[in-house]
Amino acid sequence: MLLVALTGGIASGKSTVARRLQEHGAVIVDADQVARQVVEPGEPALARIAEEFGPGVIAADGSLDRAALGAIVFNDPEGRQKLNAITHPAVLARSRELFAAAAEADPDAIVVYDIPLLVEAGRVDEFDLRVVVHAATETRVGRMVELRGMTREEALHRINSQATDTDRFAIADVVIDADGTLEQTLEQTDALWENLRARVRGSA
Ligand SMILES: CC(C)(COP(=O)(O)OP(=O)(O)OC[C@H]1O[C@@H](n2cnc3c(N)ncnc32)[C@H](O)[C@@H]1O)[C@@H](O)C(=O)NCCC(=O)NCCS
Ligand SMILES: Nc1ncnc2c1ncn2[C@@H]1O[C@H](COP(=O)(O)OP(=O)(O)OP(=O)(O)O)[C@@H](O)[C@H]1O
Repeated sequence: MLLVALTGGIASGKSTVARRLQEHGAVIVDADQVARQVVEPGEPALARIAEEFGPGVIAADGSLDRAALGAIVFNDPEGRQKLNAITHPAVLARSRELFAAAAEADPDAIVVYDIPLLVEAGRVDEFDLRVVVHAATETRVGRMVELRGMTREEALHRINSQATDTDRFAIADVVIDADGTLEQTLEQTDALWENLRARVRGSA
């Protein structure tokens, strides 16, 4: 198995790159999806979140009220740190199970871990390759406002809740520039796929 971390700030274009790699044959593990699974009703992380943030973050049906929790943590670094301390170990443990399952199903699998918070979660050494998807702050704000219905202020709060571009460049083996056209992003992604295939062949 080749284990590749794919990171980048919010709305940089990670999932667009991941989808293209999946079309080529990569197995995708999506940390945002895993993060949703580990806070489902009955999961220990949800009980700890309720303890830490109070009943206001739990909806009437017992599920996590994501908007309520988001309104707290994207405006409060201390609250965010507390949330990360609860969710990150659970996300990590579940993700490792998914990596192991992919390796068992196909020892030559190219597994791409789509993880926005790679730098923040401090797990950079675990991967064979680290790919950073980069787009300028203004581009990302524009995408969040136009495509996701956020206000400019909400978008900037999310961006400022994350590692900086400098932090991400410092751990990058490969950078994809996703500030241009979609086609340009996909061309770079296709070249990345050839690079990954060559690495798998090289180690065979
Ligand atoms: C705060 C929550 C409830 C907000 O939910 P919401 O549905 O609005 O957003 P969603 O989960 O779809 O995340 C969207 C994007 O927000 C950013 N983001 C999410 N959590 C965080 C965080 N703790 N710190 C900084 N950015 C974050 C990421 O770029 C992510 O792709 C939710 O994001 C959450 O539970 N976060 C903690 C788990 C986590 O760290 N997830 C990130 C993947 S490891
Ligand atoms: N050059 C480009 N490269 C990538 N995406 C682009 C580009 N131009 C426009 N887009 C659009 O920007 C959006 C990027 O969203 P995407 O879900 O890929 O980002 P993300 O980094 O995974 O976000 P999140 O951290 O919220 O999961 C998509 O709607 C995509 O179509």
